[in-house]
Amino acid sequence: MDLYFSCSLTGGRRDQPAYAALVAHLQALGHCVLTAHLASESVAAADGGLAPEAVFERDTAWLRGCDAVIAEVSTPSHGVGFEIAYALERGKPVLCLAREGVRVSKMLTGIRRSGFSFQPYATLEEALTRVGGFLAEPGR
Ligand SMILES: O=c1[nH]c(=O)n([C@H]2C[C@H](O)[C@@H](COP(=O)(O)O)O2)cc1CO
Repeated sequence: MDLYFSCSLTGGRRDQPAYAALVAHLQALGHCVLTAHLASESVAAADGGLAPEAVFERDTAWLRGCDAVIAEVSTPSHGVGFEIAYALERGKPVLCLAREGVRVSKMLTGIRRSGFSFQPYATLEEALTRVGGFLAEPGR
């Protein structure tokens, strides 16, 4: 599948190790992660130094073309919130993952739409298992 992985950049990089593990797992399963660069350890590599307009046009085109979105939402991010809404309005399946115990906006935890799933995880292994379940039935 062509997957859009969404995670915080400007919002903060505290959860970067989890982003890297998730992207590596998706790629090991044989999926194409359109936004794999976002998991890079260096913010410069993740951001790529593009102009804002170029980022917006590229990322919205990827969101329109992808098969599903996987968002790590433990660190609040304007961009991630926007991407989730943009994908949902276009009928894309969306999985939101968050570390257990972090506070997440009710604008995410309150979504009740088919194809949308919000799932807390206690360990990285649990997050990877949840990804597997989502990808087995992305439209559920
Ligand atoms: O340089 C960028 N490249 C890029 O692709 N994004 C997208 C992808 C991420 O899923 C999301 C992160 O948003 P934010 O920067 O507000 O945390 O926005 C965001 C930026 C910087 O805002």
